[in-house]
Amino acid sequence: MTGDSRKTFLGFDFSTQRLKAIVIGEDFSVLHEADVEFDVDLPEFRTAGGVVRGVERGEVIAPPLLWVKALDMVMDRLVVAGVDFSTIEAVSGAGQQHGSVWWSKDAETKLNNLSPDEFLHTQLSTAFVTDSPVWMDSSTTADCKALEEAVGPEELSKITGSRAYERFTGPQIRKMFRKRPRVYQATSRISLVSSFACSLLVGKIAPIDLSDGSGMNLLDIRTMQWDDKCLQACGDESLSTKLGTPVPSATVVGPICKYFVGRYGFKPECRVIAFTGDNCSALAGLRLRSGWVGLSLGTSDTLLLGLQAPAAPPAGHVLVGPTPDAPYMALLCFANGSLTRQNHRDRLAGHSWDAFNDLLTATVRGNMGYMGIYYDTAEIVPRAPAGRWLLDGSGRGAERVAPQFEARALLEGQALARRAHAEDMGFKLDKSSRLIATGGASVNKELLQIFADVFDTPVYVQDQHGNAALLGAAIRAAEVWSVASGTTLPGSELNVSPVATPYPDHDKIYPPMLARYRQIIETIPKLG
Ligand SMILES: Nc1ncnc2c1ncn2[C@@H]1O[C@H](COP(=O)(O)OP(=O)(O)O)[C@@H](O)[C@H]1O
Ligand SMILES: O=C(CO)[C@@H](O)[C@H](O)COP(=O)(O)O
Repeated sequence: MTGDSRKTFLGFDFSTQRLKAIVIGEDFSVLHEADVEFDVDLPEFRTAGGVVRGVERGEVIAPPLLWVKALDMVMDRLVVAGVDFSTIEAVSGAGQQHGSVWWSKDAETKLNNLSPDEFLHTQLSTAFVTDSPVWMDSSTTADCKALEEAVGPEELSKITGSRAYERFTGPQIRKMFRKRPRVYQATSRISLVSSFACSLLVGKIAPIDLSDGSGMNLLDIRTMQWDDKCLQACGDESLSTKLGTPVPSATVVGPICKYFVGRYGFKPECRVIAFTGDNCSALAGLRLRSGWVGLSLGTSDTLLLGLQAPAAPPAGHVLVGPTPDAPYMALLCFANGSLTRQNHRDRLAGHSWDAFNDLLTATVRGNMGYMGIYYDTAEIVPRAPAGRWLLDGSGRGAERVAPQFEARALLEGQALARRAHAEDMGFKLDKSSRLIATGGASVNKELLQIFADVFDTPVYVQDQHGNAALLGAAIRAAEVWSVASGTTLPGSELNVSPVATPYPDHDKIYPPMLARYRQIIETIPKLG
């Protein structure tokens, strides 16, 4: 169908467990979708939940070739779905935040010369110097301490929008510099997962965008430049060259590279827009209004809020925003989200969410006093090692508890944690507030009901798509292309619908449990 006058836009989401792709029309309607689940579709990389646990305690990595191979695979699935790539005007994408990709010295040449006749992964098999540390990695506590000592904890938060966090790219780079200097020296450029993915599309090393770049503990979120003190604390004088110059998220990085033109039939002038972090992209896709809070239920559970000005939070993060209407954003991330729920679903109810939800409905709200904290992986907020704590109504450790009480203890405990730490970070919730849920677990109404009750706030989901990071990637492609090309697109309103409202008695049940959560959390071991 070459010569077709339709204009379409392609978005990708390189998230933790899978690569997703979506094609939308000028009115933002969804035309095609495809995805690749890393554990299932690419078993040769031996990932579990999209990642590999390293030998060192807390180390979590992913092989970048997994993501490269997944891109070829998802493109082939789009072909099968009937996508006409010649109608695509622009492409953008999202990536799991903080993860770093370490390019070899000849990577840029390889990217510049990708042949459409061979798979990407065969041509890029030697383009990476090491596996990629990802956001679940908690092995850099010593580097976080050193960075805070060098810059000052409050000053670091003022400059970069965050105190030092284990998964942030700056401390991860510092660890590489310190422990594997040969890898550091052999690296020509360091990308984030988002800018690495963008590089594959443009056939050159793409710049880091300012929004995802704020998740590194290296960027001054006011001047929008790398901060020299932070760079010095994490690497040597070559670090700023390795990182390149960061760009606004609404940047056209270049035309799509010859590989995609020759292999899939893209037009050579199809533009590639800077990729950004998945949560930044979700914020762009959710179009949060004043008082609305985004609740991303992907592998991690993440709370998101648009801000008009920067801030220096004592906990959580402030990032440069992904779109002009959200110049800054607040983010609070909990590592134990969907994968932890899924592990315990498997243990308590087999492999079915329906069976797990039957357990939830077999118990009452408040769970007869049973409360649980389940960290299958080291938690980010609060910073704590993996562990599990289940208490009965009198505060005693409970063992051999019926599965239905455990199921509710897990979910109520998670929702209480989200609320307590959101309050601590200054997220204001009042009668006009709404939680807008997105991501894999946002299809689960029983789970969203618990969030509605614990937050005393109705929960909505977006009508257009259940994955705002993915939709946001395609919409950003469309909107940036529209400005760059001077073409007006019809676009469309993005609507949300209510799925759960708090029960009238929620305020008798959950405020006392919130106070109990705060007491329990003081007693558990912390990292560092
Ligand atoms: N019905 C459901 N109830 C709860 N969680 C679900 C349900 N369906 C899928 N999920 C969860 O969604 C997660 C994947 O969400 P997704 O947003 O795709 O993650 P990511 O973007 O981090 O790869 C899975 O870990 C799965 O446990
Ligand atoms: O570390 C963070 C945010 O700071 C995570 O939210 C990652 O960005 C992974 O996202 P998901 O795959 O869970 O959506």
